[in-house]
Amino acid sequence: RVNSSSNILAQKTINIGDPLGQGRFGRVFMAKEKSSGKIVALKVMFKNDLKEHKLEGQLKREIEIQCHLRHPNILRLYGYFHDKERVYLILEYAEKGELYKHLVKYALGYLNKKNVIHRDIKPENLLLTANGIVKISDFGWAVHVPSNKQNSRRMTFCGTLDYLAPEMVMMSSHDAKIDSWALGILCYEFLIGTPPFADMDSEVETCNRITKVDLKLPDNISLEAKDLIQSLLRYEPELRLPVEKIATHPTKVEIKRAYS
Ligand SMILES: Cn1ncc2ncnc(NCCc3cnc(NC(=O)Nc4cccc(C(F)(F)F)c4)s3)c21
Repeated sequence: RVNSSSNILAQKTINIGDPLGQGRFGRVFMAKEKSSGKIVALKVMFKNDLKEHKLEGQLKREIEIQCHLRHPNILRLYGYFHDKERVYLILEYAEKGELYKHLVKYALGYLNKKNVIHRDIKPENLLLTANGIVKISDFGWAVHVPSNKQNSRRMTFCGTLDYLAPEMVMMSSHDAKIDSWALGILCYEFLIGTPPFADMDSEVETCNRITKVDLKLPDNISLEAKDLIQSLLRYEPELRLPVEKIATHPTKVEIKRAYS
C-alpha cells in the first residue's frame, strides 16, 4: 500500500499488484487506485539509481513532456510521486502488455501448430491494419519443420539441429550429400569441440547460420583439415565431397591424433 499524492490537492491510496515488467532502472507494477478502482501501471525507480546515472533531469523532462500529451496511440502519464528512496510514475495500464511478447505468445503459437518457423520476426515485419490489428508479415525466411519432429521439439532443437544441412532446414529435397554435410559438422566438432553453427540463444539463429553456411574456421587447425571441412560444408549438395572420397583425404590422420 502506498499512500500517494498523485496530484497536488487530492490524497489517493494506491494498492500495488502484480509486477508487469522489469526495466533497467526499475520495475513496473499493476496498481489500483483505491477510491476509483482505476487500474494503472506504476513504474518504480530508485532515486539513488537515477542520481548515480545523473538521470533526474531526464526523468523531469519525460514527466513534463508526457503529462501534456493526449493521444489514443500514446500511453498516458497521469502523474508521479516520490518517497524517500523512490520515484513513482502513474501510467495508463496497457493490458495486452508488450506488443512483441503478445505476438510471440499468440501468433507464434499458431505458427508452431502449423509447424512453421518464421525465423525473421522483427519490428519491420510487424504491420498494422486500419483498425490497429498487428500482422506478422514476410515469410521469406520461414521454414516448415516436419511435424513428426515437432513433438520432439526439444530433441530437434537441442543439439540435433546443429547437424541439419541447409536443404534440411529449408525442407527442400535432399539426397546422400546430407551425410557429407553431417560429416563436415562432425569433423569440425571433433577438432574444435563444438558444432560450427550452434547458437546458444536461438534455434532460429542456428537455422539462419546453417542456411547461410556462416562458417568460421579457427587458425589452430591444419590447412588439410580446413580444406576437408570446407569441401564438406558446401551449401550446394552437388559440390560437397562425396563420402567415399573422404576416406582418402589427407586430414584423416589429424583427426585420429586429436582423439588418440
Ligand atoms: C510492461 N507493461 N505491461 C503493461 C503495461 N502498461 C503500462 N506500462 C507498462 N510498462 C511501463 C512502460 C513505461 C512507460 N513509461 C516509462 N517511462 C520510464 O521508464 N521512464 C524512465 C525510466 C528510467 C529512467 C528514466 C530517466 F530517468 F532516465 F528519465 C525514465 S516505462 C506495461
